[in-house]
Amino acid sequence: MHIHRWVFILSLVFFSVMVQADSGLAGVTWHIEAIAEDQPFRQHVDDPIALSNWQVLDQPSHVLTQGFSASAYWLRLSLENLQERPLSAVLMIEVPWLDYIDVYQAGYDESMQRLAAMGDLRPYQRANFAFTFPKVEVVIPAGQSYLYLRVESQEALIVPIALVSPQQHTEVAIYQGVYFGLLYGGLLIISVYNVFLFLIFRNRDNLYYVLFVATFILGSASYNGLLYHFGLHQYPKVATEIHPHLFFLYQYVGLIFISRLLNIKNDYPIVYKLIKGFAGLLVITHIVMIAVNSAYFSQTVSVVTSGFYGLVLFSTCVYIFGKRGLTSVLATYGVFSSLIGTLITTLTVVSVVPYTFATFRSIEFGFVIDAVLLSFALAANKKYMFKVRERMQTYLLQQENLKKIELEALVKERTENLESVNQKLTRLAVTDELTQLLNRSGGNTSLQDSINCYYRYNRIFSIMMIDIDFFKKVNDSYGHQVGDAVLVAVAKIIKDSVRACDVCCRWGGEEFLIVCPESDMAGAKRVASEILTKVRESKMHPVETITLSIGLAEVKPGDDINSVIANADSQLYRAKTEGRNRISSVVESS
Ligand SMILES: Nc1nc2c(ncn2[C@@H]2O[C@H](COP(=O)(O)OP(=O)(O)OP(=O)(O)O)[C@@H](O)[C@H]2O)c(=O)[nH]1
Repeated sequence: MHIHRWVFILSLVFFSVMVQADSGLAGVTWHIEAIAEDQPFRQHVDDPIALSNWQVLDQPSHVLTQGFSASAYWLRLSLENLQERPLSAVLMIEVPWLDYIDVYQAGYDESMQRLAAMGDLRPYQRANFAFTFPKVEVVIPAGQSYLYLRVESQEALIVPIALVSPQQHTEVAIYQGVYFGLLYGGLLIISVYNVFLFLIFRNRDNLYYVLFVATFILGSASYNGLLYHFGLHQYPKVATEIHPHLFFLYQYVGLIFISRLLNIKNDYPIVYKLIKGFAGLLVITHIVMIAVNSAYFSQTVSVVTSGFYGLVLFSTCVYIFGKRGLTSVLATYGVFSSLIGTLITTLTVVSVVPYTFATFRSIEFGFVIDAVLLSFALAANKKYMFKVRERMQTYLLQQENLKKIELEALVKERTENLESVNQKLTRLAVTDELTQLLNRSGGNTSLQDSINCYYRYNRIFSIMMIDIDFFKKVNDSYGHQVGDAVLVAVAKIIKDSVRACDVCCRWGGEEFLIVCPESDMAGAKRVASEILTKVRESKMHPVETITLSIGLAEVKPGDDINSVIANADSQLYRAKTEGRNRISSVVESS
């Protein structure tokens, strides 16, 4: 993967700088031979030789590591100049934070000559810094000689010593420049890039990223003595005491940034609660640290919390690993590298891991890798969010389509229902409720159709007007219910007697109108007579006999709906007046 390749190349550059920086002084062998503990705050001890507690080291070394210590320490450097002439050299202490460093050279007569009084709690002019490291020029006599160093610091008492030629010293300065240039330059470029991204996309995560990197740069600049060098050299105490606060600031911002990046608040509420709980603990620890106001306590606490901070972030990332696509994967790798870096540096500072340029600078390597990976994670997050939004949109669109289809089905169903109701209503509007024959309005429509067909296609038709005789008596004698039953029975006989194409309607009361298409008077008469007989012979208990009077009419030219009915009506009247129970038509009557 591209990211890994770049991280690897970057690490190689750092590593080569490191190897160059550690090369020694040709012709001189030297080591820390012995150490002696001393009381702190005694700035004028001139005679280390008089100290009784010298402790000769089993393992000759170039680094003294005592962790956090309230004591001051003396170091005896044994030097052997194999050349026959004195050599000019530069002695460097490769950490910038030691408070007081006094360097003495022992003469042949055991007299002590003080070469330097350095350290970052000394006034800046006297601190004797060169490119962030305290240094002193030394002339190393031929043969065996001794240098004595007295070091004291509220920060980690780690004293990596380098003895180089003046020319090598210049090279170290260049390497150091390259190292810091790469470190801060790289981080600055990523930050500026993210500021641009913020300006374009307005995603505040980019700003939090910049803040995150900025707090690291600030912490690291303070840790590397750059703050003291370039900003706070008038205030050495502030420059020294600000480290732990910057450590805390870096942790606060880191927690916020990672929470936002992985959307922990919304997606993992329980993890968010835990992170909030840890942040609360951090704040309390920070307040306690300020209240205790002890440099040793502050240094220890800030280092310990940064370890926990790394663990909390790392376990969070492991929990979310893979759940947010590439973002969570990159974040996990990034946080892991930072955690490992911090761990190695912390262990180096507290003297568990041997001091080398690499172990000492691990925190910076780790963070650079972290920063690069997190920057990629941000980009991946943008892509991830875009994908999520796209998926959401597709889902919503599908839902919308589904709803549309459902709605269409519903509308179809409702329309069909409505149509069937309408049909029912239409049928009801033209149907007689009691007999289920057409009602008068339906009969009128049918009759009008027949008139139209007659004039258009010359299709003749006849009509019968049927009336039940003495129906009032039925009602009066047996009640309306029986009357209704008689009406229904008569209607049924009529319906059963006529052709399917004949139209039967209840014209009103006990009167029925039958339209017989394609039938002349004779045809109609046959049907009428069948109805007449059937009704008369039917048993309509409790009514003895029911008879009908029927008037017939056949359409003739010039007729309209009213005249045809009037003709049938007058024949019905005639049938009634002639004695009922008969059929009457224009031509003849029976
Ligand atoms: N049971 C019942 N009776 C009805 C209905 N519609 C009309 N009638 C009755 O039918 C009777 C019609 O009486 P009239 O007009 O005197 O006719 P009629 O008794 O048949 O005498 P003629 O027609 O002269 O033979 C009235 O008593 C109405 O109340 C109905 O839907 N049900």
